[in-house]
Amino acid sequence: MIHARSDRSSIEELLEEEGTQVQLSVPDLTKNILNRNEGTLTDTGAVKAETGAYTGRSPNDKFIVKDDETAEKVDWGKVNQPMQEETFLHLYHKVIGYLKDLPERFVFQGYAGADEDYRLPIRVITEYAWHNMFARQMFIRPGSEEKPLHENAFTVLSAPGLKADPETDGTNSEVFVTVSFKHRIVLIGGTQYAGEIKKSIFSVMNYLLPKQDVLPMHCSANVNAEGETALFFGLSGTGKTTLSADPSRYLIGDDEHGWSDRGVFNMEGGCYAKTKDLSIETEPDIYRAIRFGAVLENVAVNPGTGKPDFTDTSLTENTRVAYPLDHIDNALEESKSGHPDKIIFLTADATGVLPPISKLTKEQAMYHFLSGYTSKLAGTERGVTTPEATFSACFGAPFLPLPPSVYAKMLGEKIDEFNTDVYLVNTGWTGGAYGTGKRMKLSYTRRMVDAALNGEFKNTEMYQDPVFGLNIPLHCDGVPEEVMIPRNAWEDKSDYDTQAESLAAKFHENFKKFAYADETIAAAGPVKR
Ligand SMILES: Nc1ncnc2c1ncn2[C@@H]1O[C@H](COP(=O)(O)OP(=O)(O)O)[C@@H](O)[C@H]1O
Ligand SMILES: C=C(OP(=O)(O)O)C(=O)O
Ligand SMILES: [Mn+2]
Repeated sequence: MIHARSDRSSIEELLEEEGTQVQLSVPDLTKNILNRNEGTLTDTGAVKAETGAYTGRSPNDKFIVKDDETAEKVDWGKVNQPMQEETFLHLYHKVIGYLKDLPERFVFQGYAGADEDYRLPIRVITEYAWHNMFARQMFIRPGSEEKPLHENAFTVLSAPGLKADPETDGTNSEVFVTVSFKHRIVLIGGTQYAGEIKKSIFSVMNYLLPKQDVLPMHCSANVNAEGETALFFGLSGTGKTTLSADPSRYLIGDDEHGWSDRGVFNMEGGCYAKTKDLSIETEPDIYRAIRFGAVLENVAVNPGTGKPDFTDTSLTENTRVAYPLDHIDNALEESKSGHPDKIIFLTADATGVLPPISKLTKEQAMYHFLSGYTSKLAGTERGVTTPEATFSACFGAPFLPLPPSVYAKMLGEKIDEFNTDVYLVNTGWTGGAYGTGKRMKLSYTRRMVDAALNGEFKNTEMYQDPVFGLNIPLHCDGVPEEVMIPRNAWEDKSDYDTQAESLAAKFHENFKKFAYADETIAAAGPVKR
């Protein structure tokens, strides 16, 4: 067996190989993308690339190497599939060989984690220049004077053109996304979906940060002028990116944060927004972020004019743009702030029965954090084409190597200590389930979130939902009253009752796996009958 030292040396060899381009600037990366025909320039100034067959994450192809370091810690199962170290090393050598044989390869060195005490040096070595631009814009770039630390960096090797053979390579398909904590390496092959690069480092952070007493979170974050911080947890498509880009608040980040005893910090240096139906009217900040330096992924572009068409989802529902935080006017430069005093759990309820906003008790907050009820929306994961009800613990199960209890315990302690208010917001369907109802209007959700963050519900009369036990404000300025109580928004009340009872039963069924949870937390779910 080859030990860590020689693995490192072959990465070093790769770096010294002719054709290795290190730390290219955005203009130089753009030139490479165009000259190498990896993508095109759009009329916005942003480049655009297509990923071919894989336009979302491949969760079934994700592995963690099971070794002395991870064996007892990782929550093994469908999300965290074990891989033997031998299999990993075999793949590793294949990837290194593949990248070495290419005429060129691209290297980005930077960080994950804006807080200097907790940041992880990372190095991303990519087959494609456009993936390097993605990494450069999404991770934290070293300052212009700063020589990036790459000693002991976690290295991502991205070789989409290398397809695995499950028979001989020990993978599930031609795609593999596999991490070894011992070797501090992520291998990506077979897929060009850029999201794998950022989400694999997020998984790494979710493993490493709790050891340093920092809670890693799948959430966006922003802060107002008074320094009051808000977090928005939610699975893909629930609105983290959209709702955190708010002209009246400073953006900290759109997807991944850590919460230490000093407060919250962004893990990233950029955002990765969905562009489906994007318009300047409904999402002005994101729209304006699409300019030179941004990377469009699988967005249809008119070949004559170079104009992106955000309504065209012929390549995928999961069309995306990546841009650095400074493309958002009111992004907070330091990327960190104090302890949050408001937390929003976002859920895209495809059954249309959860209230558009409700205030949670501490026990309900823990219950809903562990449950992580939402729908997988079309596109972000392979094979999902219509909303699929799912329970995703901590609103981020696909990215959590450790058992949910680890993260839940940390969140519970912090909510207690800082007396954080928690709201549950349904950005999904209303007036009926997916198919008959409609997606909640974004302008209503924005208004309700604003109201919650401004403390407008302090004296508002609340109605307790008889099925879910959730406390719903009866009034929110700017939102029609009939929207607030979901049952009132449904034409057929008995239909509503059936759906609500059926969802409540799913909550109970799912919660059985949290047998260890405190009785008061277990009792904070839907009313049992
Ligand atoms: N009521 C709503 N609240 C939030 N987003 C909504 C709503 N209705 C529609 N959307 C759309 O849903 C998508 C939410 O995606 P996004 O903000 O990227 O989620 P995430 O960052 O959590 O993956 C956006 O395309 C947004 O325009
Ligand atoms: C990029 C992703 O996350 P999100 O949709 O939350 O931005 C993803 O899940 O692949
Ligand atoms: Mn997002």
